[in-house]
Amino acid sequence: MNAQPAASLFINGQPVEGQGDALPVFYPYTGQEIASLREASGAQVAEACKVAAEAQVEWAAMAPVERGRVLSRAAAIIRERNEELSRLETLDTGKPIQETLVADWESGAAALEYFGGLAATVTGQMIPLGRDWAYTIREPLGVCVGIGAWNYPSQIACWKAAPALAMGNAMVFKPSEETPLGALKLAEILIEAGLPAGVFNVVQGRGAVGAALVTDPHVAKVSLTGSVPTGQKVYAAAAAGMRHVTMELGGKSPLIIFDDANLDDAVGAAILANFYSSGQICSNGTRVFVQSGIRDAFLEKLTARLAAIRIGDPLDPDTQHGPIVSPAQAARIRAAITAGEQEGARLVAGGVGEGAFIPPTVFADATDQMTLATDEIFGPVMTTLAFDTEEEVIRRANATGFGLAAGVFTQDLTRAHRMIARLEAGTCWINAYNLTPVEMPFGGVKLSGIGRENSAAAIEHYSQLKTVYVGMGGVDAPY
Ligand SMILES: NC(=O)C1=CN([C@@H]2O[C@H](COP(=O)(O)OP(=O)(O)OC[C@H]3O[C@@H](n4cnc5c(N)ncnc54)[C@H](O)[C@@H]3O)[C@@H](O)[C@H]2O)C=CC1
Repeated sequence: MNAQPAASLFINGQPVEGQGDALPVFYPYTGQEIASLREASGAQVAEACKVAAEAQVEWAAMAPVERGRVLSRAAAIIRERNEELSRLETLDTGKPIQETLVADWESGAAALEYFGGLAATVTGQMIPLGRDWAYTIREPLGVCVGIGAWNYPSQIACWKAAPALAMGNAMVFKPSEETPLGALKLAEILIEAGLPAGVFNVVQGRGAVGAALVTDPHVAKVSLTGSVPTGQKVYAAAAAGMRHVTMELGGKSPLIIFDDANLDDAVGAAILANFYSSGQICSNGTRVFVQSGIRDAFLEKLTARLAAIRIGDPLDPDTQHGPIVSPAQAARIRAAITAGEQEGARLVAGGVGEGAFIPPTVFADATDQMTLATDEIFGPVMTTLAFDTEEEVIRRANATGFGLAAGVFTQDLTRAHRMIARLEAGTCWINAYNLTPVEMPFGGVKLSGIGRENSAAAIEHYSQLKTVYVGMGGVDAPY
């Protein structure tokens, strides 16, 4: 298997070889090296930001409808090539092809399509002031840096590029060092769709390359998808230059299931909330609060459904559960499972697995204080917690520093809305979980982040207002 790209980086409309350290890419299923990349050197990071700053001027001067057309064309190209792109995504991430065909590039195409359409609708305000008046112009920020996590590499690249480019910004994107391939394809596709050279650039590298991007003098904004500790470092570094930030960080989200819920739907949602993409999803509902009366029935239905899951070769269209992205991440997840057992939680399904695979794992009889219930694991590990009353479960659900997402399952819709109003989470679902259509704002509160991706809300995070006061008469100076 070979997924070697033309070159490691993409700068000024061209593939460019990196001049930094070696960056091998491994197929998580076999451990085989499928591409040998190189990181960007410091000089290449600076070059990418400079090129972006120059290209941004021309791009911002284009009519928004023309910019939108480029993004729409890119969306169409992605959809035409979805099969080939999804295969590459599976090689890069190890996620089952049945997932990547529908959830990765397709979601990226939806973002390009959505923001392509929105570009021309963004207008300012006219503010009457009597004789005088004022108006506002929504202007691009300039050069935006995007830094991605490894779980949805191509989707993350598109979710950041689409609103940034729609508003007339340029972008330098650094994918995760674990999954560097998809962003290079996006760069090629955007050029093919008519994007001027230099408006979207890709540099590769580990954390130090990301850190160099954040403080480059050309950079006006940083959008990061990653863990809370990285977010804290990036936010602090961005603050020195008063740069804008969007932070899409981790979570330990509650999924609350009341005893009047449709149990089959609730079990299905708990599965989607914990095991899709082998559990490597930031918004996962990993603390599943189940009302005491239905706890046994819930666990029985859940374990029966998990017993039927097909685990294996991610390129096999029948496979439903693939490997973990890297041996290091698998080791971290295994340590969390072992700690859970040592702390006294009851393992009712799964376990540490073997090699690259960790099966869907479920713990019962856990307490809120166990690390299983406090720490983000970012793997296929569900912790179920029993509760009795609404008041109690709200308090326990909110007793975390995270605030990315939350879900409520109940047939009592008054209760559902009452609960949601009090849950400290940026993205909530009622009788659903983990659905993130582009039309809907997505993001977290508390430690889980700042700003929102997707929807019209993202426009504000990739632009700034200029206010213009227009004097229509004489100037009355006091002396
Ligand atoms: N809220 C959201 O939308 C999502 C959040 N995540 C979160 O991402 C995490 C998993 O992804 P990882 O790749 O392990 O996260 P990570 O925080 O280790 O790395 C994220 C990115 O930041 C870069 N980076 C690391 N140190 C840096 C520094 N000092 N300056 C600039 N860039 C730096 C990395 O190279 C990588 O590209 C989880 O916590 C997960 O919850 C993942 C997907 C979506």
